[in-house]
Amino acid sequence: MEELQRSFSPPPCPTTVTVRRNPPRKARATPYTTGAKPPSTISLNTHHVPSFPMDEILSIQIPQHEPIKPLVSESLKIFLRIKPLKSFTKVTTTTKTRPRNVWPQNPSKKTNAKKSTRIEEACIALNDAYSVTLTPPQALQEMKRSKTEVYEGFSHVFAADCSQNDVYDKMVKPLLEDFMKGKSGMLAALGPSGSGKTHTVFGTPKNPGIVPLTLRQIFRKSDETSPGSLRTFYLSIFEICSERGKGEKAYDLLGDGSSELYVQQSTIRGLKEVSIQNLEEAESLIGQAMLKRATATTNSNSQSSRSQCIINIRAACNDVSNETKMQSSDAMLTIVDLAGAEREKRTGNQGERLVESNFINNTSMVFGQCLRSLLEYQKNRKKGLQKHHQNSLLTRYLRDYLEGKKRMALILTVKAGEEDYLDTSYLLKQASPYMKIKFDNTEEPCNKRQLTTFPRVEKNKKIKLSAPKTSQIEEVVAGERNQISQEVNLQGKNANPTDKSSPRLEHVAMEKNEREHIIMQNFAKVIWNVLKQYNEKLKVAEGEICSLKDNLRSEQLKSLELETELIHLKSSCKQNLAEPCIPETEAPIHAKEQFERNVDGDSCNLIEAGREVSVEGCNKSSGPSKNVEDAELVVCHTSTDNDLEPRHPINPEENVGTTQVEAEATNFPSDQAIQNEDDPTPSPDSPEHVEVSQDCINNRLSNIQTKSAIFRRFPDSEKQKRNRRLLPASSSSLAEEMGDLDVKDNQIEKPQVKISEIRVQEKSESTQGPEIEIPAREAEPASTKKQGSRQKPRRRLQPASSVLLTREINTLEIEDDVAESKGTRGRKKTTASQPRSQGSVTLLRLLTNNLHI
Ligand SMILES: Nc1ncnc2c1ncn2[C@@H]1O[C@H](COP(=O)(O)OP(=O)(O)OP(=O)(O)O)[C@@H](O)[C@H]1O
Repeated sequence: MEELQRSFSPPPCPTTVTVRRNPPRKARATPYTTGAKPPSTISLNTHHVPSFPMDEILSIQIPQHEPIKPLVSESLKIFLRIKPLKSFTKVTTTTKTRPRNVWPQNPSKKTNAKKSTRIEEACIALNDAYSVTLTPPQALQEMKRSKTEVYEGFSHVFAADCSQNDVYDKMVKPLLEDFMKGKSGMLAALGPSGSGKTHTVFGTPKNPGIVPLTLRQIFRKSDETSPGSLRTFYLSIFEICSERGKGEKAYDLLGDGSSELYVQQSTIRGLKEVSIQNLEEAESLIGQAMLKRATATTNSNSQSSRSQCIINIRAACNDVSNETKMQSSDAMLTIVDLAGAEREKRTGNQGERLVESNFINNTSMVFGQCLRSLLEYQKNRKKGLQKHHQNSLLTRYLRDYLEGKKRMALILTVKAGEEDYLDTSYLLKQASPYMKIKFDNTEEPCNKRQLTTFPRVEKNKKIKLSAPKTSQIEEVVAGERNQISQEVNLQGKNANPTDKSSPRLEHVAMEKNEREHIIMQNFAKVIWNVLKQYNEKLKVAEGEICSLKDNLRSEQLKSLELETELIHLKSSCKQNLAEPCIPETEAPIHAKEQFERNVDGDSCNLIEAGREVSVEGCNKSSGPSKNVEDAELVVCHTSTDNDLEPRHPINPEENVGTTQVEAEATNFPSDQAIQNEDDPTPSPDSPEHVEVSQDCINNRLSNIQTKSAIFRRFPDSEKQKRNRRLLPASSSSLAEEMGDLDVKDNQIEKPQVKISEIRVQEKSESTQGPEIEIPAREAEPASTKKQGSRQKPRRRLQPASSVLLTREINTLEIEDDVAESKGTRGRKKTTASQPRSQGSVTLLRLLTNNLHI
């Protein structure tokens, strides 16, 4: 035992205790870094955690998407075209000296004129297809103001003798191929005035420029592709010029009538887009636009362009049934012919031309600023791209290109003469750095922004894809498939369908894939949105279900409570009904009902009804009781069988009230209470008192039937004994309340009835006072009572005035009796509360004696 105790006893306390404050903290090594084993507690629980389903995840078949194409960064393509030098015809004349006496000869033979053609000295020399050397004029070299410079890195330099077709092949063709694949692109011509921009872009009927050649190529290609032509092309041409130097305005060069366009930020609205079916249509439209374009004669150019001209060729699918598809396949080729920068000294512009010149120079400057800022941005992206494009309508319109988002190419046109050195030098210095501008060639075919900013033909309203019909999407997909199969079949005529190496077939397959991918993507987005909506609805429904469940629970609880209450009531009723019942005690209810029926009747009827109630309700009760018990006890207003008239005036309210009081008073009298009947001062703690004060209060107003049923509990003999009821104070107050309640219920009664109510109240107040002896004259002899118990009680009607008078007298008598019998016993409240004058008392007595009531 001792050993056992020793083993459980704590170790002895050490003599010194060291408390270490702020123990040194060490970084806890993570289990991953240390490779330490996890604690054994964790390892014990791990068998509950399912293992990570790595195999399942790996076994999931991920749909094979098209491999993401690597980003191809391309440099901005800049081409240089040198305008042929001017050829001068020099006329030299040789004059011979003749003797004065010589007859004048033929004037034509007088002078020997010699015509010689002189070629202007060139400042620019072509090194190779990609570089040029710019040599300043002799005068400038001598002044050492400038030196020879080499500009290289061009995508191609077109010599002066190159043809328009060369330009098209080298510069436009690659762009057009991309355009036909659905990629947008832009081409702009830059250069000083008279350098050949318009010549390059539009050309002449003999030497068509880029636009006509492109259109030719387009229609030739579309003819080759299919007779049904897969795409439709639209042409729109507009120009931007200044309005007297105040602002920029856009004019539709293909529009009818008023061709001014509404410009809003980068959007140009109202631009007419003409569908072009063939080359002839296209060429005629181009000719129409050229005629409308603003031109003027300057020193530099006899037909100088005074505006920036923009030509848009849009390709759209022919079998487009909805906007979704159109967006995915539209492409825009934009060709811009800028007005050439002008030097005032050279052009000699004045007035309106000078204003135009300023606008042109300004636009050229902004254009250059945009490209420079793009270059700087690409060098250092932290700087951010400056918003120079906002300074000009043209640059706003071409924003996507000038921000490097879409492919574009520039062609610089220069004049090669010595006198054009400064202009050429300025342009080359400015534009050669642009060659370093890069752009990612990953542009999706024609995004939304492009569609909103670019002109378009009036189309159907956009179809919302928030709730699409599956059938529509299926139609689209089916249409796509048909189109592609048709295309493939057509290609199959020229190429072997099994030969997958055919570039055209590859292209078609790629297009098919792309379209299907986009369609499925949109479809998936739509389904996702629908699912989201359903999910939200489901959540709302769940919330409603929860609230309904709660309500149901609370209702069930309430019903349970009600059921228990009902059971309780039933049990109490059973207890009460177990005792003998008196059928005649239905009288109170009957009286009440009758009273209510007669509320609208005259007062006499009411009084009669009340008396009837009194008689019927109490005909079984015992004879009159005249014993004075206690001042606090209330006298029950019961009448004997022989009472032909009430012992005191009765009005319906009083009657009902007293009957109710009686009913309640007889509600729960226990045997003990009956036994203690002789005891005038019942203990407030007695069971009767408790029962009456609690149950009566709880049930006093609930059901009058219950009261009447309880009233039946007592046989006639008992009731006769109980003609004077001893009630505790609570019961008497309850009786008052009942009386009040009845008064309230019958507030619509006539004034006469109200007066009687007041009387009843006064009466009830008086009954609360000391014990009152019922007047002797109301009491009938016992023999009469017995006789009357067998006879049917007679009803006697009295006028209301007499009733009131009688009551007054009764009151007086009661008061007098009380005063006589009790003397100064105290506790009397009636006399104290309602003192009467000596005169009134005498008057009442006289009346009593004379009237013999
Ligand atoms: N490569 C070229 N071959 C032959 N003629 C040319 C060539 N380039 C320009 N020209 C001629 O030079 C003249 C001026 O050309 P163009 O109008 O195209 O210049 P521009 O740059 O458009 O001038 P502006 O900016 O003032 O409109 C025209 O008559 C045109 O025929």
